[in-house]
Amino acid sequence: MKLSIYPSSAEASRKLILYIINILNEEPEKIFNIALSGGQTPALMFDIWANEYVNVTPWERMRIFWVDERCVPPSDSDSNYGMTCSLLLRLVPIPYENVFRIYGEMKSPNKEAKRYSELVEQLVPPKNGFPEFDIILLGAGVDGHTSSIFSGQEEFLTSEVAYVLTINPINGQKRIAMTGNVIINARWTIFLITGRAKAEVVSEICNSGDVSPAAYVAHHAINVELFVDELAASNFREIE
Ligand SMILES: O=C1O[C@H](COP(=O)(O)O)[C@@H](O)[C@H](O)[C@H]1O
Repeated sequence: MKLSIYPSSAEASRKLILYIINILNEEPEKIFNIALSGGQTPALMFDIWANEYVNVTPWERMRIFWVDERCVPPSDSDSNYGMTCSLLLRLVPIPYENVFRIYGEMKSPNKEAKRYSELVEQLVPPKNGFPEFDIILLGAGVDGHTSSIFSGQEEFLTSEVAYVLTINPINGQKRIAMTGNVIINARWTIFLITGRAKAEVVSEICNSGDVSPAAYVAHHAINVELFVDELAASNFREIE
């Protein structure tokens, strides 16, 4: 596990964008399968990407998937797709056919989890028995959840299917979530974690065992990197 600490969330975002662009440039013929997370943390990164790096990103070689989605329509402020679309995708020249969203508004989220699992299995080549994304961008909640796998839902970390229906235990919201075996199988599994509220989560990831889904993923992923800002790293530094 590699940890990189930056002075601010904007700097962590910029370094991560450049890191991803560099990965893409290393294989100039390749189409990259990239899964994005939602929530608040990547919003700044998406905004910066659309405004500062639009002309240096090979958009046509990116196929965009989602790590997780809340079961709401895209117009809802909770929609991970809606947020990504308004801050990034509608502002950059990514081909429409390269964007594969999870339909959070479907009446049967179970069926949608199955449909999306099958779609991903068709489009993303397998390795080790699971789809192998090139890049998976993750966040972590203050409670240590990642994707939409919360503490108490550890069975989804080792599920055999790519996506499952989960429930946010705090508010009962249904979610569709990429499962642990797929997350840890990516060529690059990258966490972006910023803000003081996440200091304990970062400390747990770096200094404890598999005490949360985020910690489990960070400890078991084939190739994992953490991009964090100084606030999120504050507890970790104290321990050092
Ligand atoms: O609910 C979610 O939470 C995590 C973390 O989100 P944040 O708002 O604390 O940054 C996120 O990674 C996930 O995609 C999202 O659905």
